[in-house]
Amino acid sequence: MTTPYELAKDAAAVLAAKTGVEKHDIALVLGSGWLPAVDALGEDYTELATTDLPGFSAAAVAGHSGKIRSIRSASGRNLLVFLSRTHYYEGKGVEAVVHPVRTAAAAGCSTIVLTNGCGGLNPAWSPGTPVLIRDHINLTATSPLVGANFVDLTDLYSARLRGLAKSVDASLDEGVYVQFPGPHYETPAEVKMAGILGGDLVGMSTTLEAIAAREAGMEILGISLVTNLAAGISDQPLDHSEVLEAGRAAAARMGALLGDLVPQI
Ligand SMILES: O=P(O)(O)O[C@@H]1C[C@H](O)[C@@H](CO)O1
Ligand SMILES: Nc1nc2[nH]cnc2c(=O)[nH]1
Repeated sequence: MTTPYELAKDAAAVLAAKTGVEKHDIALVLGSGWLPAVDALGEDYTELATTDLPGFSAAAVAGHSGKIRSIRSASGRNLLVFLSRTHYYEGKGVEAVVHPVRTAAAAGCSTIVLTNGCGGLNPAWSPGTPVLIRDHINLTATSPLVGANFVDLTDLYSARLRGLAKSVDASLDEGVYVQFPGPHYETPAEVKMAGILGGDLVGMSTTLEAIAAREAGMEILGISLVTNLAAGISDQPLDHSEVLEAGRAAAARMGALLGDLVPQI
């Protein structure tokens, strides 16, 4: 029986063979609404289909491309960019959700940038506002870790990297990201509960990936793109097409943020 860690090593070996890059340095996961920003990361790249690598599945959510890019950045670093993620609500298991993270670690990445599209609880964060993740609340009731694997999660979202991000864009706010299992959006009462718990952002990804990244010893930066006001904060109904539209509208700003930030990591 292949363990998730062995499968990640296998995927990293195929990645190296297909890209000719023995060691990658920084991984990025582009969530809903972030895809249009990918070109800001560099034009010198090799692109693969996720299904070219062991353990990956095809994209199952609009706005996720099913592609992986190995980018040689202008500053000479090797970026491993997942233009797609597997969500816990797709029912493929938590191992599938964190496989890209474990593959990135096995490929040599010491840093990972996790991005997502989410709902905002703060009315001042209009759609298109990026928010740095200071901490998270995992409401999925699960973990990618099994057994007596007591991983510490203090400073999970690197204060150093958040400081770097703010040096690139001083207007960036921070917030606590709450992962719901999904795929349904929250009720207004659930959004209110998330706020009472200390949450500022509601989404359906990222926290499980961050836990796996910490287990692998990676330094983590999380950035949410507020694509909509969370349910009940405004009286507007929620729709994934609105999430993707907000991403398209924010593409230039998200591209500039990643393009300026990544070379400094
Ligand atoms: O991959 P992310 O978390 O950015 O995608 C969010 C959460 C759901 O997958 C989708 C709902 O609109 O957007
Ligand atoms: N859970 C959740 N995920 C989102 N992704 C984009 N918007 C939302 C939202 O309002 N809630």
